[in-house]
Amino acid sequence: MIENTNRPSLTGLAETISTLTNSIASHLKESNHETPDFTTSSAEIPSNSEYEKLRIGLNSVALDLLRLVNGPKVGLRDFFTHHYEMAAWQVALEFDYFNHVPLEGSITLKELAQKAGMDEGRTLQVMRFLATQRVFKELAGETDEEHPFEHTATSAMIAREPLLKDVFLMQADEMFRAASSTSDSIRASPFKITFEGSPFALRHGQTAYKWYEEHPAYAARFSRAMAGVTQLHARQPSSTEFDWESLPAGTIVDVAGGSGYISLDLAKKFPQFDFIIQDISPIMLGQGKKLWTGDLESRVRFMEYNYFEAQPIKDATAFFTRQITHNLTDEDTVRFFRSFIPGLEACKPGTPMLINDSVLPEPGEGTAYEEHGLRQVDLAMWIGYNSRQRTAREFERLLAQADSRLKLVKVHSKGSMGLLEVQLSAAASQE
Ligand SMILES: C[S@@+](CC[C@H](N)C(=O)[O-])C[C@H]1O[C@@H](n2cnc3c(N)ncnc32)[C@H](O)[C@@H]1O
Repeated sequence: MIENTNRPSLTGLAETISTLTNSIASHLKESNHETPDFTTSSAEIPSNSEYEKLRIGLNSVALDLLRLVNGPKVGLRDFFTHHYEMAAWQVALEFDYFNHVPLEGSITLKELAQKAGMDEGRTLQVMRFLATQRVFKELAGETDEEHPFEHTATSAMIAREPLLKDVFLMQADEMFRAASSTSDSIRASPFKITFEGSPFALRHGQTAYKWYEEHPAYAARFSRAMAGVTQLHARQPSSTEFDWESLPAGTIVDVAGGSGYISLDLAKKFPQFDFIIQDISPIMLGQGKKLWTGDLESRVRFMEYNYFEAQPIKDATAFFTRQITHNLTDEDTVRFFRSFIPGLEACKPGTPMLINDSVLPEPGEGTAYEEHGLRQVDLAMWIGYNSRQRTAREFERLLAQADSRLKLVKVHSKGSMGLLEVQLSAAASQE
């Protein structure tokens, strides 16, 4: 049990760290899983709930121990250089260092700088900084100028999984720039929260969606980044946390599904379903057409649709929407939920509307480490869209505001990819 106290003892924390580390080592051994290391051939960490629980526990305690040992001055001095660190990452990703360094062997500084199309001095600054995070490793050179570098587990992962580069560069590029306008956006509108007034809109001169529409290369990267994010999660909750087999065969409508890559995963697992991918962006839908090929092509329809308008599909087996509400202000979330009503009214009673989005814990429900991770995304939603993440109770309130017949019938899971099941009840409640 991890105690949440303001006066933990250093040795108590160290003992918990030791116990949890031993449990992790036993878990790896019992499941025949190799112990991770920093080399390019390192095993990935296991993706199962037991390991996840131990990992989260260890992080909570180990971070607290370091906070106490470092003290606030050292801790904050370190923290307030993070934007410079992000700048180093921006360069490494933008200039493609991860793919220029070969997965086998090494590359000299000169070759790397040449391939990146920039000077050796700044390339070395970036590489040496990243090496302190165990991202790339500098080897002993034959001359003082050679500076050979090789991959580590982290840098090799980015080279091997191209979508991850898109995930990280989107953060280090347009979102990093947007984040620097946060206080300015409050000064511009201290009390009224609108999508148009987000830090992103202020920094880039347009709301995120308009900006992506006008910058197709960035829109394509955004779409790939959304697909890449799923590779960072140990679980694929949309397919495992809801009993899809319980639904009758038919059509799943993925509202604002982007390229429809989540539905694609479902389509491969559940041949009884066809899919309609709705999205306002022809670019996102266009990306999807490249993904749904072969046998899958006949099971999908791509539809341009604005989710503030009445849902046109009247014979769905289920409506599904993922990573949308956390992009919307409260007011727009209510409008979004209301748009489902004509669809739900026309479909068979009990047709589920599945909201696959972050569902925050109630205060004190999880560890500070877990909540920190969720709150990081909460801030990202603010910066990008002037939006926020919500608890199940907050979702319930907005559903009721949209239509008193919209009932949250089950919280299938909470956390970064929570899953809420909503149905339209037969009559408005008398409460
Ligand atoms: C964060 S992405 C989520 C995409 C996908 N559901 C996922 O989980 O990755 C938001 C999507 O909403 C789409 N979108 C934005 N405004 C919309 C609107 N008014 N109507 C329909 N789709 C919209 C965007 O084009 C984008 O594909």
